[in-house]
Order: sequence, then structure tokens, then C-alpha cells
Amino acid sequence: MPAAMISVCSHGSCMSQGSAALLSDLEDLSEVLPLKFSQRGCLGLCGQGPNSLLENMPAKAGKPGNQAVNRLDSFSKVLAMVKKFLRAQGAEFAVPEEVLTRARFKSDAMRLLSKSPFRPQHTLDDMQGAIESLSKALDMEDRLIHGSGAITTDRHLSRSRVFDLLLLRGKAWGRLCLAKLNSDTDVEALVTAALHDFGRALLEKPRSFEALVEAAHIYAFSGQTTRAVEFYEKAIDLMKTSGTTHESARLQRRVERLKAGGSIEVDTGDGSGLWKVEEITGVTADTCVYHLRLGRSPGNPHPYPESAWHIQVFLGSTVREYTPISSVSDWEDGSLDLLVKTYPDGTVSRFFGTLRTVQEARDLALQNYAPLEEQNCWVRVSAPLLTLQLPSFSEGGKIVGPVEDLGIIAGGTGIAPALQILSECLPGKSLNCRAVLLYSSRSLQDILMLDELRAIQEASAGQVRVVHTLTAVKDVLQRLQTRCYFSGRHGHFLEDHRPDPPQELTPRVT
Ligand SMILES: Cc1cc2nc3c(=O)[nH]c(=O)nc-3n(C[C@H](O)[C@H](O)[C@H](O)COP(=O)(O)OP(=O)(O)OC[C@H]3O[C@@H](n4cnc5c(N)ncnc54)[C@H](O)[C@@H]3O)c2cc1C
Repeated sequence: MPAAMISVCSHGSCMSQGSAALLSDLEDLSEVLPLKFSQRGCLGLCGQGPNSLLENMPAKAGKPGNQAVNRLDSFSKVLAMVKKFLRAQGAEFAVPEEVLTRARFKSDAMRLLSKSPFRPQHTLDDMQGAIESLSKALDMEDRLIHGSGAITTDRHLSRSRVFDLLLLRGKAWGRLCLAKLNSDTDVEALVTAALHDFGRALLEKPRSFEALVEAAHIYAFSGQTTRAVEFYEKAIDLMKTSGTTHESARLQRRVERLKAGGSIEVDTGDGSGLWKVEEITGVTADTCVYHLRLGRSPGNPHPYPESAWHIQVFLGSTVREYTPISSVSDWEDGSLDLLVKTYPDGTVSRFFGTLRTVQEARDLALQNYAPLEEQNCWVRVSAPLLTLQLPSFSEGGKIVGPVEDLGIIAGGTGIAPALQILSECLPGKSLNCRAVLLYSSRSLQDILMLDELRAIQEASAGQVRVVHTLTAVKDVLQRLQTRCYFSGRHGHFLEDHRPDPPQELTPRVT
């Protein structure tokens, strides 16, 4: 029969909720108790973590079974779980008080350090609590190393614990100085304290790239670029020899940026480069407007002020086109709004779904030390590109306009180019013509940019008409009630809503 044991979820969500502290408790308790534990993958209870599974627990009748235990977010809950585990096996929970205190000092601090999300005042309190706990833990370890404690520990193990505790306390000092970065407080003393702990940790383990990287973060945040680069480069060398290539490539990019002077906001003049996500507005379940901003206006004027235009978005070597729903003058002011539908299996649109606003990213930067430049709040776009020449259409290189009547058929996010063109149909704008838009959506909830369409209609003095169809609304009465008379049969639209034919030209439907 397989032995009973405690397996701890070490997956992303549980890790961020404190499963490292839970593992630390089990490790400390297993020194004096008959505990078997291991790490495991996701238990499917994300959001209720840290989670663990008591595996092969003896049952009074029947087969041994597994029992999930969740929300193990405090030392006392871990003790309760351990007692339950031991009781089921007829074992006794007998732990010297000093072992409990030693375990608690460390894991309490780890729990405070893993708390998210970052909020300055909470962080100040949490980090002060963590530093207090870790200082007591370090004093205790010192006593144990010098043989004046009740616990007899392996001297080597205790030195390794000193390293862990110093690393944790250095991180807590670091967090504290990040939390105070925007206040008037002098952070210099906090920077010194953090660097002192990382320095001591490196004396314990000179080849620890984790300690080197943590120290480098603090140097970088406190503006000591040369020292930061030196520490990052040492860490990168050590990572390369240990095969941690992914992380070393990320740090290498950071080093290059530090050497280049910092910011990644590039104004190439034509608006191509990285734009930051200022805001994200949800429109439907799978579609959002991403409000992008450039630090300042692009140097050049917009190349296609009177035409339909789009930009390309680059994700690695993948390129996709998007039509801004914001105007040419917005672009010239350094502002670009993209309406993007996320396909769960789409390459670029799924990347949009993972974006953060710059404010969220700033909070994250304070929480995870990675500077804003490395947060997921940037979109690399091209300069504007021509989609369609306005105000006249050309055929075989010959201009066949001006346009008098325009029919547009759009579905889903295809409303983006339709909006651009319709806004040019308004009196006084470049097209200034009659226009009818057939806009096909699945259901009422899926109609995008309804307010904007209504605003255009209102401003057009009858020149622009918008007709909606709902393809997933089957019930005729409901369709009538919602004033949608077509069910995806666009032929009807062409018959009933064909724009009035111009005097001399063949009507053109795009
Ligand atoms: C001029 C222009 C303007 C545009 N404007 C917008 C806009 O404003 N807003 C907007 O949301 N989109 C717009 N698009 C569409 C946009 O460029 C992308 O095509 C869209 O976001 C999907 O890209 P993706 O990388 O997420 O998906 P992709 O990875 O390209 O996949 C899209 C879908 O196709 C499927 N697929 C991919 N490859 C295959 C294959 N080999 N066989 C079968 N199925 C496959 C995927 O599973 C997925 O469902 C525009 C396109 C153009 C050309």
C-alpha cells in the first residue's frame, strides 16, 4: 500500500499565495515528526490556495483516500493539517516549543513577502512585520550555531538557513524602499540595509545568482547603474554555467537597457515603436478597446490624413493589422485606440488579452522588482499604413470618384475601418457623402461601438444610416422588437438598403 504523504501544490497561483512558506513549515516540522511531503502540480483549486493533498490517508473502513486541504495561509492552519495527518496514522504531535517558534518566524515572514497585490501602506506594514520576524529568526539561528539553543541542528544546515533568512530580509528591505520610493522618506538607509543583507548572504554563498540579482535590482532602483550592471553580469555568467538560459537572456536585455540609459519609449518620428497601454475598456466578453499612448507626439505629421488607415502590431516575428478607432489628430497627439477581439487560440489577439495598463504595471514593477520596461504594458506598432484611398476610389489607377453614395458591410471588429470611413462621410469631412452601414453582430450584447455609431448618425444630419442585423437571434418577434429585420442574409440588405445609385457611376459596395 502506498505510504500516506502531504503533497503541496507548487503551481503559479498557489506559489503566489504562499506555498513556499507551507513547504518551509513542513520541512522544519519533518525534522522532529514522522512527516512525508512532496511538491506537486495544480490541484484545480486555484484561488483557494495554498493547497495541498493528504494522499493515501488511512480510512476506518474501506480504501485509503486523498483529502484536499486548502487556504493553508497561516502557520496555525498548517499545524492543524499536520495534526490531522498524524492522527490518521496513529502518530503523536510532539514538537518542542523552540522548533515551532523557529519555523513560525521564517514562514510568517515568507507569507508576508508573498502577499499580493502591492499596496503601498499594506506593504509598509507587511515588510516591517517580515523584517521583525526575520531579525528574530536570525538571532535564534545565531544562538543555535553557537550551541546555546535547545535544538541541536546540523551546523551546515543552520548556515544555509542563515543565507535563506538574510536573502528574505534583504528582499523585505528592498520592498520597503520601493514602497517608500514615492514618499518624502529618505530611502537611503533602507537601500543600505538591503545591500548589507545581500552582501552577508553572498559571504555565506558567493555563487548564489539569486542574491546577486536581488542586490543588482536594488542598485538599479537606487540609480547605482554601474554596480547594478556589474552584479547582473556576474549573475548572468553564473546562470549560463548552470544552464538557466531563459532567465539570463531576460537579465541581459535589462543590462543592455541600463547601459543605454534606461527608457524603452522610442519616438522614431513616424510613430513606429513601443506604445504604452494607458487604459483598457471592456466592450464585450471577448473584445476590448486598448488605449495606447506614446510618451510624446510622433515627430512627423500623419501620412494619410484623409484616407482609411491601419497599423501593424508586432509580436516577435508575427505581424497583424489593426484599424484604430481613434482619429488622425489623436495619433498626432500620441494617442491610438485599438478595438481588438481576442481569439482564445489567436496569436496576437490573445497577447492583447494579457496586457496590463501602465498603472497596473507600475504597481507590479514595485511588487516584483522588474522595471516598467519589462512589464506587459507595451505594444510594438508600425507607422500608419494605407488601407483605402479616400476621398475618391480608384480603379486601375484611375480615380473614379468623387463618392456620392457609399454602402459598407461590416461584422464584429470590422466596425473599426467602417467607423473610420463613416466619420469621413460627415458634412465638411473629406468624403461628405451619403452612407449606409449594415453591421452584422451575433446578438445585442455583441454589438460593438454602438455609442460611437449613434454619435456619427446624429452628427450626420441624415447623411449616414446604420442598420443592424443579429445573426444569432432566431425569433422573428424578438428581431422585430429589436428592430433588426435581417438574419445574416445580406442579399436582403443589398435590395432594401442599397445606397441611392449615383447619377453616372455604377454603385460600389465595399
Ligand atoms: C487591414 C486590417 C485591419 C484589421 N483591423 C482589426 C481590428 O481593428 N480589430 C481586430 O480585432 N482585428 C482586426 N484585424 C484582424 C487582425 O489583424 C488579426 O487577424 C486578428 O486579431 C487575429 O489575429 P491572431 O494573431 O490573434 O489570430 P491568428 O493566430 O491569426 O488566428 C485567428 C484564428 O484563425 C485560426 N487559425 C490560425 N491559423 C489557422 C490555420 N492554419 N488553419 C485554420 N485556422 C487557423 C485560429 O485558430 C484563430 O481562431 C484586421 C485585419 C486587417 C487585414
